[in-house]
Amino acid sequence: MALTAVLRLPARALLRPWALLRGVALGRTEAAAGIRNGARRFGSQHVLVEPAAAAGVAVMKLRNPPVNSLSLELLTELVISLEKLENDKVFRGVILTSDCPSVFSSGLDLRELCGRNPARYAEFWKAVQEMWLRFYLSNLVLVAAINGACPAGGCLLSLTCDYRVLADNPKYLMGLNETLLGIVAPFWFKDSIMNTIGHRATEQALQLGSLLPPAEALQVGMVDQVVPEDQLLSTALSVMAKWLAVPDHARQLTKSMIRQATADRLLKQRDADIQNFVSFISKDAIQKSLQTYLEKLKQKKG
Ligand SMILES: CCCCCCCCCCCCC/C=C/C(=O)SCCNC(=O)CCNC(=O)[C@H](O)C(C)(C)COP(=O)(O)OP(=O)(O)OC[C@H]1O[C@@H](n2cnc3c(N)ncnc32)[C@H](O)[C@@H]1OP(=O)(O)O
Repeated sequence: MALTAVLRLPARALLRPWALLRGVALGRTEAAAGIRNGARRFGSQHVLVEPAAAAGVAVMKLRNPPVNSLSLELLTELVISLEKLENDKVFRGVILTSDCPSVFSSGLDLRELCGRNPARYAEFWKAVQEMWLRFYLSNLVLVAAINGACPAGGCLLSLTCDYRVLADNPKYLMGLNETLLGIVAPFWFKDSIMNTIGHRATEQALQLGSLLPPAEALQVGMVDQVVPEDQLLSTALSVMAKWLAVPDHARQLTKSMIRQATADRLLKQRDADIQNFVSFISKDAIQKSLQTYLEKLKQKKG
């Protein structure tokens, strides 16, 4: 089934994504392995979800090699996977991490931002909004175990989580670097980081497009903990245990009380935000900037 067909499915189908994932994206081998092991494990092409050793906790791994760029497909699968976990009473918390070596996520897929038509830009941006809204407002406890570079949209995804643990590696830079690409982070990207690191630090980080190494990311509050790489998952599990010790209903209502107003700012103007994006990204000067950036990335190796 094509992705566009998945997106056109009625809401009730999306509320039962087990079937959807089985039918659409679950690899046969993985499905067989899941049944054979009796484990509540599922996967789609770009997202692998497996139960953690701790009860009630799932590990969600992004796997869109080489760098987990957030394509329309990956964004859609992330939302479906989260919704599936939310609808499964067994799970109370999710550890979000990467299956790609040394990159958590390289951010929005630049190929989605270049050379496409307005309808496709609109569809893509709606999926970016949806990912942010669903993850930001999730009832589950979300802990990001950041095991690689985390620029731009990758950083945004981690900022939707309740807690961020970053592996201590100088190559694992993190931040919203949009200005360095000649583009502007939308207001809800800005809100996400400002709610996390505060007003003054955001003024600097966002205007400069800073990509911070672990010690600086910790100092500014972009992450909550930096740990040796081999302790990343165990730390994320310890953090999760602490959060899950709190009664769900009280924690969920508190989370919603803190986050809903930020989400509402986007919810009230989703269509206008899509139109802004489409008109901004379609400008010749912006397209030129992005093409140049993408070329530089490709030439970096040579
Ligand atoms: C008045 C105000 C109006 C405001 C209106 C606002 C409207 C909205 C405006 C638009 C907002 C857009 C917001 C955008 C958010 C984003 O997320 S943009 C993406 C930004 N991402 C980056 O800058 C990261 C780029 N990548 C890297 O820095 C590195 O790749 C890495 C992640 C550090 C990994 O390095 P390394 O392991 O060395 O891998 P590479 O060799 O660099 O890459 C491997 C291949 O992957 C390709 N690639 C990398 N990143 C991306 C990507 N994001 N998208 C697509 N492809 C990517 C890279 O080119 C390599 O390709 P090949 O050479 O073909 O192998």
